[in-house]
Amino acid sequence: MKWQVEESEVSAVISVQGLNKVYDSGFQALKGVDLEIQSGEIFALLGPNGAGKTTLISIICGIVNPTSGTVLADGHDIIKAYREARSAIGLVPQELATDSFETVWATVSFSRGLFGKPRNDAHIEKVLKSLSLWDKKDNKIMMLSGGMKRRVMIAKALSHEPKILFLDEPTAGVDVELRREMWEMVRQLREQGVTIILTTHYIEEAEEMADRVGIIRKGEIILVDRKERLMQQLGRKQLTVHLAEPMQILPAELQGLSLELADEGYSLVYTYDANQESTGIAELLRQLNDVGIEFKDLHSRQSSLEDIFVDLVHNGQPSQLEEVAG
Ligand SMILES: Nc1ncnc2c1ncn2[C@@H]1O[C@H](COP(=O)(O)OP(=O)(O)OP(=O)(O)O)[C@@H](O)[C@H]1O
Repeated sequence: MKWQVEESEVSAVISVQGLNKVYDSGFQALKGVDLEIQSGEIFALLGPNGAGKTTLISIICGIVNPTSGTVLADGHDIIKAYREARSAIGLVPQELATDSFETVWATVSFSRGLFGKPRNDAHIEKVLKSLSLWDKKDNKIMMLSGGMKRRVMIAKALSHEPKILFLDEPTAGVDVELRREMWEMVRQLREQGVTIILTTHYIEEAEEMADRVGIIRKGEIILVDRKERLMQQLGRKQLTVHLAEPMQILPAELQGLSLELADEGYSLVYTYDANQESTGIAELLRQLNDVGIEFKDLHSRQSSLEDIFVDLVHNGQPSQLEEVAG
């Protein structure tokens, strides 16, 4: 039905299909990537170094040519309708341009002009204020702190009122305080209706911010899912049993269980699948009792996105993952 087609067109603000990239060196950096980014979401693209994150972003933003495949940004083909597609996108690249003698105001206004947009001082003022740069508007960029330079890069990317903002490693090498500040800024942008795609290898960043997570490995998207669902479906739980007396080795009776000694023998860590009907905890506690092991406390924790990511990237096979993600 037609209205359904239109609805999906409206909700996918970026649509990538069958995207391949072979660099001149012959290296294939992207292998048949399919990806849809929904309007208004924060999407985190996670992957180890060299996985193809920057290549993917650069193609969508028109900086690198694809070898084959199609990309629509805000409904515009990035090659056939380059200008329209590009003007829907703001890009904050990995590298900071730090050597500018220009003022903050001049740099950000100039960026807007590059997209052929008419001058709009009120918009530039709004952007600078929302990024807490207003009182620095007459300062030269080279005189600003690293954190402020990063904000200037974001202001430049927002100068032409894009619907979509790409942040390539937005918090690489920044301190914890500044990272939190950046996250807050990104959330505010989303509230203003901007769709945000960020690449990161800080899992914490994706865990904190993303609505959906895509995992890329060796040029292939191996998984895309809602963050909560991913954590729920692929997550395992760990139960830590704090022992009354330390233990040197596991008694023979307990060796068949997925148990590990930790904390210099003061803790037993039991790993289980939270989705299984039977977790095995009751059985574990019964066995501890039978063997005469006393414990002081029990404590359980859900595996983090980091545990899941490490598992997927280093051990996971796409076929298994599809099954799990099903
Ligand atoms: N111009 C190029 N010519 C040849 N190979 C390239 C070129 N640019 C990137 N590559 C290779 O393509 C692969 C993907 O690189 P890309 O920069 O997209 O990865 P990434 O996931 O962004 O990595 P990082 O997290 O380190 O930024 C890497 O193996 C890289 O060496």
